[in-house]
Amino acid sequence: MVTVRFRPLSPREINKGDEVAWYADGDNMVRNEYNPSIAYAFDKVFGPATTTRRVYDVAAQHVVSGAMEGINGTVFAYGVTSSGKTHTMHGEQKSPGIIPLAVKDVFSIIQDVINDLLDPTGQNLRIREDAQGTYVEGIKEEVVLSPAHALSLIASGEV
Ligand SMILES: Nc1ncnc2c1ncn2[C@@H]1O[C@H](COP(=O)(O)OP(=O)(O)OP(=O)(O)O)[C@@H](O)[C@H]1O
Repeated sequence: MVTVRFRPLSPREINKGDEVAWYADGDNMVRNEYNPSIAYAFDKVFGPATTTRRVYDVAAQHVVSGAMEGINGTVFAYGVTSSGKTHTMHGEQKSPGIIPLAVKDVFSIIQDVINDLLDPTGQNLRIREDAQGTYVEGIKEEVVLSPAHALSLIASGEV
């Protein structure tokens, strides 16, 4: 997914009389102010009023949740100097960037309570790691012998 984020003109740029040369035309287009026939399409274009939270939700959250399910992913910012890469990725206390938002998200996923659906006494189980890999401590495991057996176990877990 390739997105574009416009930042607002800074007070210094406004004082200098700088003008906006490219603008967000709808959700997917970047258009030239001086020659409107020049336009480029992207998966998503964020205008200057967009919050970093919104950029995260649209452009990064699915990469983070995918990573938690084992799908490799990368989020990176690319742009000229002062275009807003640090503001977007790192942010500040009052407007945290994609990196702190992702870290928080990962921990909120990890801190979900795990209850064993096959054994009602298995509540709030812990995720552990050993040389064999990651496992849930104390979880009930069943060997399935047929598709019907697997489906009946899934059904019993849904009760
Ligand atoms: N969306 C935004 N809203 C308000 N201010 C912004 C926004 N994006 C960037 N800024 C401000 O614009 C200035 C430049 O942004 P930033 O430092 O993030 O750019 P950069 O791409 O990381 O630059 P460099 O490549 O030089 O490190 C900063 O003062 C930043 O706070």
